[in-house]
Amino acid sequence: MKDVEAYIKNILKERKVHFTLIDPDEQTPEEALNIATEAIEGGTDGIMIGGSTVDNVGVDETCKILSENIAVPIIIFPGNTSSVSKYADAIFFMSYLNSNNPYWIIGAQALASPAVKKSGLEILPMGYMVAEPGGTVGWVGEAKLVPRNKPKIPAVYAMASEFLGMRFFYIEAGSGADQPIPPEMVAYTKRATDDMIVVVGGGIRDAKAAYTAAKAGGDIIVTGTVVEETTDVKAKIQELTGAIKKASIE
Ligand SMILES: CC(C)=CCC/C(C)=C/CC/C(C)=C/CC/C(C)=C/COP(=O)(O)OP(=O)(O)O
Ligand SMILES: O=P(O)(O)OC[C@@H](O)CO
Ligand SMILES: [Mg+2]
Repeated sequence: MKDVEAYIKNILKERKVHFTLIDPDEQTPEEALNIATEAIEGGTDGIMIGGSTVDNVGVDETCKILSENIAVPIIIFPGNTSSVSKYADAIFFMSYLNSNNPYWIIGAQALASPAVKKSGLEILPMGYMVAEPGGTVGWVGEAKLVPRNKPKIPAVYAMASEFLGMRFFYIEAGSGADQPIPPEMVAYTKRATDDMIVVVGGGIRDAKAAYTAAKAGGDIIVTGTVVEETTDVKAKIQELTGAIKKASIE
């Protein structure tokens, strides 16, 4: 799909967005296609491909089979420089703002840039911030995790990101987190920025959590682990997208 950013903004005129994250480490490309197909039937708006310990062959093969079979955007959620595939539509080109290691803030991005350019992927420039508990991505990214009771910290980083020209800001609790991002944190971030598309993910498993994140001001709600844990992907995604739609219209 061309112009994924316009696709997202167009949906946001009416309602909040749901993306399904597929971790290529967890299943074969064929299984990933089955999950994506059911998630789309359940109302998801796009498929994110990525993982914190991911291998590039898995990313590429998964993006390829999806690109041949699905109509919603495929967006790379990169775990490192190797997570680039010409078969995806776009990449969250993200800077890990609260990492203690400059590699994750700007080093990986610089090293990946030639391959990203060659791939032709649409760039979605993003500030990425990880709050407690943080999970694997907190550990891998050497993060100074945002305390859960300090909602103003991501808000000011989001403001700075907007001033630097980023158009997306992801507040992450860590994949599989036992608690999602607190709603106050989402609300402060949304209110602190003008046009930033606020993405919320990590530990969102049910309608209540999805509703809370959207209602608090999240523009894109991401769920990943929950599709790995359920046998009925379509029903689970319907539960989540239904809650997000409800939060959007109220
Ligand atoms: C822009 C480019 C090419 C690279 C940027 C690279 C950066 C900054 C990466 C951030 C650090 C990182 C490891 C992010 C991974 C985020 C992610 C895909 C999380 C979900 O991963 P899972 O694999 O589901 O987590 P678990 O392993 O805990 O299940
Ligand atoms: O796997 P879950 O907990 O849904 O988290 C999704 C995403 O925020 C991880 O980067
Ligand atoms: Mg995972």
